[in-house]
Amino acid sequence: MSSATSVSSPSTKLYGGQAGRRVTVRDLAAAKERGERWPMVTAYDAMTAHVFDSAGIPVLLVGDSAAMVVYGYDSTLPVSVDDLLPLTAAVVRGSSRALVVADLPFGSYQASPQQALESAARFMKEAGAHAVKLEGGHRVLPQVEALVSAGIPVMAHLGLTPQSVNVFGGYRVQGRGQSGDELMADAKALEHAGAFSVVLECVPAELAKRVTGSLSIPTIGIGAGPDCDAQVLVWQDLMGLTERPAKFVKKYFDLAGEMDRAVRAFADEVTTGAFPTAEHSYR
Ligand SMILES: Nc1nc(=O)c2c([nH]1)NC[C@@H]1CN(c3ccc(C(=O)N[C@@H](CCC(=O)O)C(=O)O)cc3)CN21
Ligand SMILES: CC(C)C(=O)C(=O)O
Ligand SMILES: [Mg+2]
Repeated sequence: MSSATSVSSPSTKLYGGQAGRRVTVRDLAAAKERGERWPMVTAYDAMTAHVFDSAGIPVLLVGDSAAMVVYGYDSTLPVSVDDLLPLTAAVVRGSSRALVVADLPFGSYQASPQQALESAARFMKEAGAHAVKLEGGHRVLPQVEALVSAGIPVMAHLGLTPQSVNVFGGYRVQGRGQSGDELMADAKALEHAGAFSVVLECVPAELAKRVTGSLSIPTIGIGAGPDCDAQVLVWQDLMGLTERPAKFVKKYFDLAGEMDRAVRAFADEVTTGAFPTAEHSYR
């Protein structure tokens, strides 16, 4: 696409520039080499995936946050591979340019490298995902190595790993003080094991900056300050659908307010008889 036809797209090679092909993990590595930042958003269905894909978002994450924003649970722990597979398949069908990453849910990879391989293979074969993501550091290195050996790109996730909320005792900032050194060691070990990127969630900005400068793979921040290579947000948070978003969320739209206004207008027109008119009827 020429710059004349993509007026609203920033001039980066990751944004819709590669006519007709998906973004790959190699493109993301090259972006870091060029010092180019990129956005990632979550998606859980085909129509929102299509909007974000058309806008040039290079990576879509089918997060296990679906447990909370799609299924209504109060943590990410209850969802299974079977719950997330159809959402992942829908996001792949709704997109054509983005790399689609499937979040491996709680209990689908911790037991063994073999379990991780079986779960990841289902997301790739049954839903068409291009990569998987899992939470944790040294404890999941054997899983990361097994997946990478099998040809599956792995996105790692450190800091506030929500599947461990019961160990943390709530959704709290991680990596302050001494534990920052452990996080740095985990990040380096994940890179060495072959992860292609690492999400840093709710960690001090200074630590995220140090990790980003120490790794050759891209860091993707969420509540991790401005110096990561990429940033991710849950789409319902950035669009203003979430009721009590975390401090790291910037609200770019009032979707809850706009939907409230629209559905009330529809309800009023139905009760008054103003809708439908001949324009929306068949003769
Ligand atoms: N809608 C949504 N957005 C998310 O970003 C998200 C989910 N759901 N579900 C899975 C996890 C849970 N996440 C969360 C949830 C809450 C906080 C939160 O409220 N944090 C406190 C920080 C407290 C402290 O200072 O330690 C905050 O006030 O922001 C953070 C991450 C991130 N993930
Ligand atoms: C917030 C991102 C990183 C995530 O893991 C999810 O949406 O599940
Ligand atoms: Mg997740």
